[in-house]
Order: sequence, then structure tokens, then C-alpha cells
Amino acid sequence: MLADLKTAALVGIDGSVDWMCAPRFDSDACFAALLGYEEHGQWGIRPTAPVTARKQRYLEDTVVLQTDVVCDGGAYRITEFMRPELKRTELIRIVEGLEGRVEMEMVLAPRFGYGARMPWISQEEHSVSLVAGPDALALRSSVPVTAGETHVTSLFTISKGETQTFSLVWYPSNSEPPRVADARRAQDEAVRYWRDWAAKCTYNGKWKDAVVRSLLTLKGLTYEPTGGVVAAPTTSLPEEIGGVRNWDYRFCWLRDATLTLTALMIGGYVDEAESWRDWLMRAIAGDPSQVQIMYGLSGERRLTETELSWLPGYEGSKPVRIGNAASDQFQLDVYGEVMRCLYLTRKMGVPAADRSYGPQAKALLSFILRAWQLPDDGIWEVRGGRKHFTHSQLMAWAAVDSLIKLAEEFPSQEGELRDQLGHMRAVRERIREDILQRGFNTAIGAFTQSFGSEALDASVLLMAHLGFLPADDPRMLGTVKAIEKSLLRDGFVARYSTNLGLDGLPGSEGAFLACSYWLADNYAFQGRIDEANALFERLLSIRSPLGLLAEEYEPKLKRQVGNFPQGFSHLALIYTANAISKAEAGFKGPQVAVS
Ligand SMILES: OC[C@H]1O[C@H](O[C@H]2O[C@H](CO)[C@@H](O)[C@H](O)[C@H]2O)[C@H](O)[C@@H](O)[C@@H]1O
Repeated sequence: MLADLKTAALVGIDGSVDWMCAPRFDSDACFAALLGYEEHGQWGIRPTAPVTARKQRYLEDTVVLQTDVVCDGGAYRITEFMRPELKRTELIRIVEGLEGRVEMEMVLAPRFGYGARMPWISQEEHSVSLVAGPDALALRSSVPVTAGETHVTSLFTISKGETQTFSLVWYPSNSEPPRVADARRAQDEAVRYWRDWAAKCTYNGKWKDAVVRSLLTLKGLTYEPTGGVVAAPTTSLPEEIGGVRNWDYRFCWLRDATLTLTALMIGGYVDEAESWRDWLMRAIAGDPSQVQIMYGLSGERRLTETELSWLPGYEGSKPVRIGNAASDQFQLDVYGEVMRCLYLTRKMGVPAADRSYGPQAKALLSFILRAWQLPDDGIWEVRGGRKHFTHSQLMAWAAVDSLIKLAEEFPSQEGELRDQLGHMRAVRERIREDILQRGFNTAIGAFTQSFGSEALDASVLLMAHLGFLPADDPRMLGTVKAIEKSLLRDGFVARYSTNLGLDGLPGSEGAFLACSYWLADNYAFQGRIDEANALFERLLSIRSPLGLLAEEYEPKLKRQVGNFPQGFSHLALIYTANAISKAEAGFKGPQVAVS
């Protein structure tokens, strides 16, 4: 992934940019070969001779990618990056000769509208422009290029010590193409930007490299103009290869982003936390019954789901969807996420907002006090009908619990809530009793997926994180044991069993990485340090060579599946690294970086 805090691009080890939406994460893709073939848009820079070795890495503490390629005749390096410090989207690729002399081919073939629209290509004095409807790209390069009807191409050679540069910038087609800076200067600026940001990380445990990579990835999923955080920069990377579980993640989920906040807190990133808190409160402003579970990058509400029939899908996994019908779902847990966000940001020292969020919190409270007993669609956004999910009830409890803590610990700012304290405490106790009575199945000795059910669900592992029960409570020990017995897949945790018909979808899916981290957290909280370490190391070992994680892992195929890179997995990694470090230092129970 390359990122510029407005959008991202995915580059293959073969030198091809196969995915990029511009100018925002949720814009139409202009390179969509990831979900189809070359004809759906890509930008390749490759040798004409066969490749014998390739090695890819990020420059330390940056999102600047470097790929070394050895081929017949010599070796070269491509350094590529986007520009986080700019308002526009610009992708720069610098080719450097390392050995001998290599003949290279550059082929630029964007197809706007997710691979559907061929641009008009015209050669101008210093650049080539590619225009279709509202979108335009301009390519500038240090080597001569040929603008054909369908592609821009260049054949050039690179010898040891030589450098050639290419920069591609998106601009609105009704304006002039922007001027671009010197590529090396741009590289220095991008490197400095990411390194300055990474240097602020306050986690200093034994997994610092992995934590910093995950933090940089989460930062790369941030849409800086508004502070929104996308779940992933991709759509429709399948949860089952060849299957239909293909969803669009280029939106801001209240759940994912609030959990991201906890991860940023662990890393010490207060500005980002403040920015997310304010984004969140703007997005959900209004009637609490109309709070959505996800929004567009600027808080847009209409995220209509459609299928793109012309795209064959990743390795034939159809349909390719854009938009997300889960945006219309009722998921009780998001109220808990919002309240936790309000509480945790205050707790970590984020200053109170200019306008008090007290009245909004009070309105949300009154909604949750009315709605907590309603069935909902649950954390996994299942499409198989509403239930009383145990995790949803847990988060209703967390919503009230967070507001009680806000009122107790920050009485001067959140005074509006104080007169409700008695009532809130009574409701918190009622929800708790309900969960303990109806969410715990005494026959199997575990909390189950929904009230009265026998099915297991890894989301209840979060009970200890939220302080609902101590991790060594016999009911938590029983739950962990039952999950180990029924949901472990070759050492990784499935979120639930897909063969019980819960999600209303055909087929199956991989193990869910965040749930696997949550199991490791429970081990750490319970003092089972060796097991926590072993599971965490296993999870580190399946990251991509660049340290990136998708949403899921398919142990049978030994490959990651689902959208990529996925914030949920990276934020869970950060939390677990911290939880194990804390447990090793002698802390008992859940610890986030708030004192
Ligand atoms: O599995 C079915 C659902 O999958 C997606 O939701 C998942 O991703 C969300 C974003 O990371 C996460 O918040 C949620 O807990 C996951 O289940 C998809 O967005 C849904 O439309 C789909 O029903």
C-alpha cells in the first residue's frame, strides 16, 4: 500500500499499480486490475527480460516502498510513494540502475469508472494527459513516452548509476494539470513526513517494529481533510476465494474507527484521537435513532450498494460491490463505541471540544435506555435477521458504563449527565444481569452468540477488555475454553461457525484475525503469557512481507483473504502487543494506555 491521507494505491511485487481510487478513497477506481485484468486499468514498470529475484520493503518508518529487481542483464530499484503532505493525489515512481544495463517498459493504462471508461489521451508539451468525464491524470516523466489511443508507453534502458522518474497526478478535468515537484525532493519530503509521525510513537515494547508498521497503516487509512478513518482502501477482496462474501470497506465504521482510537492511544497519538472524536460527533449529529453504523469520509449517509457487472472479481470472486447495504442496519454496539470514544478521549487527555458534547451524550443516553432491549444485526453485520446478540448487549452495557464514568470522573464538563447517575447505574445493572442470565449457557459453560443460543461467537471475548468481567472469572475461563474447542482453525480463531446459517450467505470464510488477537489478549489478561506470546508470534508470521494484514486468514490455503490492508486487524495487533507487554511487566487484566 502507498498512501497520501486522501486515498491509497496498491502495488504488486511485479511493478504494477493495480488499484487506485482518486481523489478520495471512495472515488471511482482508475486502476482496477486487482478486481479483473490489465484491461481494467493498471500502471506497470517492468523489465523486458525475465526476472530472477525481487525484494520489497518499506523505507524504515515510512510508507515509501522500495523494490529491488534482478533480471537478465542487470538489476534496478523502484522507489515509489504518494505525497501525504500535499492536498492533491500524486504518485511518484523513481527507477534507479543498480547493476549492468536493463531494458525497461512502462505502460500506463488507466480505465476510469472502475475499469469501465477509456480516457482520451493527449500528448502535451511537457506531459501526457488522460481525461474521462470529471477525472484527469497527467503523467510527467524524465524519459520520452508515446501516447497511443489506449495506452501511454515507454521503452527505456536503465544502467548502473542512472535514475529515471515518473509522476502521475490526479486533477479535475476542468482545470489545468498541476505542476509537479522534483521527484527526489518529493521523496525526501514524504520520508520526513512519515518518519516525523512514526517518531512520536510512545510504545517501546519488544514488538516496536510491528506496532509502528500497524500504526503507519492506520494513519494511511485516514482521510485527513475530515479526520475520517476507512476500514480498508479496497472493495470486494473476497473472504472466500471464488465466493460471494465481497464487500466495500472504503467507508468509516464507527466501530472500527473507535477501536482504532484505542490503538492510537496506545501509540500516544492524541491529535488523531481528537480529530476522530470530532469527526464522529459531527457525523452522528441529530436524532440518535438515526445514527448510522458507517458513513462516507465526510459523514455522507447514502452508501447505496451496487454490483459492478463488468468486473470479474479478484480471482473470479463475484460480485464486485460498491457501497454497502450494512449502512442501513441497526447495530446496537455502535452506541457503545460512541460513548467509549467520548470517555476514552477525555481519559487520555484530549481537551474537551469547543462545544460541549454533554447534550448530545444525554440524547444518546436517552435513546439507549429505550433501545437496549431491541434485537439488532450485530457486530458481524449479518444478513440473516436480527437477534439479541450477546456482544450487542455487552456494548449497550458499555455505553451506559462509559457515560457513568464520564459523569463521575469529569463532573465539571459533563455535568448534564450527573443528574442521571442513579438511573444510569440501575440500568447498567439490569443489562448486566440480563447478559449473565440469558447470554451465558450453563450447559456448555460459555457465553454464546445470542441469548438462548448454543452457538459460539468470538466477539464475547471482548468482555474482559471492557471490564464487564475479570478475565479469570470462571465464566470467562469457560468461554475461552469453548472457543478454543469450537472456533480454532489451525491455531487461528473463526468469528463464528458459518455452517449454522447465521449470516444468510452461501459459502464460508477464513479465520478472523481480530478475533485471533482477542484470544491472545485473554491469555495475557489471564496470565497465560506463553500461550499469548505463541499466538501473537503466529499472527505476526502470517503478515505480508511488508507487515500488512487483511481482514482474515485462510489456514487451508495459507493465505490472507478479505479486504487489504484492514484497519480492524492492525488495531488488534497493536492492542495485543501492548497487552502482552503489560502482562509481562506484571499488570493483571486489560490495560489500555489510559491511567
Ligand atoms: O461478513 C458480512 C459483513 O462483512 C462486512 O463487515 C465486516 O467488516 C466491517 C468493517 O471492517 C466490520 O465492522 C464488521 O464487523 C465486519 O463483519 C461488510 O461490511 C458487511 O456488509 C457484511 O454484511
